[in-house]
Amino acid sequence: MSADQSAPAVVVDDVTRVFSKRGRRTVAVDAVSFTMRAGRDLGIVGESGSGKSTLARIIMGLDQPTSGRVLVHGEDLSSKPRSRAERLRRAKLVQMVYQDPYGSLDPRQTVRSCLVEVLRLHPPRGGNVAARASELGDLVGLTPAQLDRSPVGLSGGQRQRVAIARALAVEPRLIILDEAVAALDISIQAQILNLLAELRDELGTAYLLISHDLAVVRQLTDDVVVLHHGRLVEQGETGAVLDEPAEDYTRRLRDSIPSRHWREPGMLEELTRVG
Ligand SMILES: Nc1ncnc2c1ncn2[C@@H]1O[C@H](COP(=O)(O)OP(=O)(O)OP(=O)(O)O)[C@@H](O)[C@H]1O
Repeated sequence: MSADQSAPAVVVDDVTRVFSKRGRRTVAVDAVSFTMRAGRDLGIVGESGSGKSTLARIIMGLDQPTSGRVLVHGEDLSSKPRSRAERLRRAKLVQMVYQDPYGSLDPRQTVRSCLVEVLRLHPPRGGNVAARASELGDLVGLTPAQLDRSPVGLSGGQRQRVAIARALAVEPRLIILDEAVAALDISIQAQILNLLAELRDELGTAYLLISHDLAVVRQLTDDVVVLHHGRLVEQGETGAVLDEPAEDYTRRLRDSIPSRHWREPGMLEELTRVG
């Protein structure tokens, strides 16, 4: 089945994920349903253990729901891809950027060769892999010298730029950002958030942002889904949900934002300048 251009970006339909370990049963995601509309960025928020990462892994096709199903651009990714071609095609639907890209970056490889490897699997338009690798570096603000280093020689923020460039190399329709800026200093967080917003405007890639930080979610998303103990407790437009939460849980979550000052207009720009 090919991706349906008019389908919503993501449909999560009555998804439950139960983990059973040594007689202990955890319902990580509990009958969750929502739709991420095409052309809108979505945040999934909730405190630690609310099921955000489990849901992200299910949407990515890295984990299977116990019941229910997920469609990404009209495709069910829960079954194993049957061929290399299918795996490559699915990669173009959705990519993921994690909190700490360290584990997923090979320290024996330069950043450039990592990008070239991805581009060989997903040839860019025009076919010039080397030129596109340089272009991607440029796009995410890495210098040519940084591209020729191992990720070990880069800072946390620079490594996150590499992870973003690698995801973009595939030209996916959707990027899942799982706490992608959480480990970074606040000024570097601001730079990466600004970069993500710029790239979205330039390339049209949609983001599904997993975060416990509502200020980050406010910055980057149009709509939000609030999870509590694996259940969906509230959803709607991000601004409306955060300004006028219908649920006490969302209000408590909002009021515990550590970086409250980010809400003030101009604060991000100021942080970026300082950083
Ligand atoms: N592989 C697993 N085996 C057993 N339990 C798991 C597994 N993965 C997650 N869980 C449990 O499922 C629940 C939801 O975890 P999940 O990581 O999805 O939450 P989260 O909202 O992403 O949390 P955090 O913000 O801390 O990453 C937790 O109680 C967690 O302990």
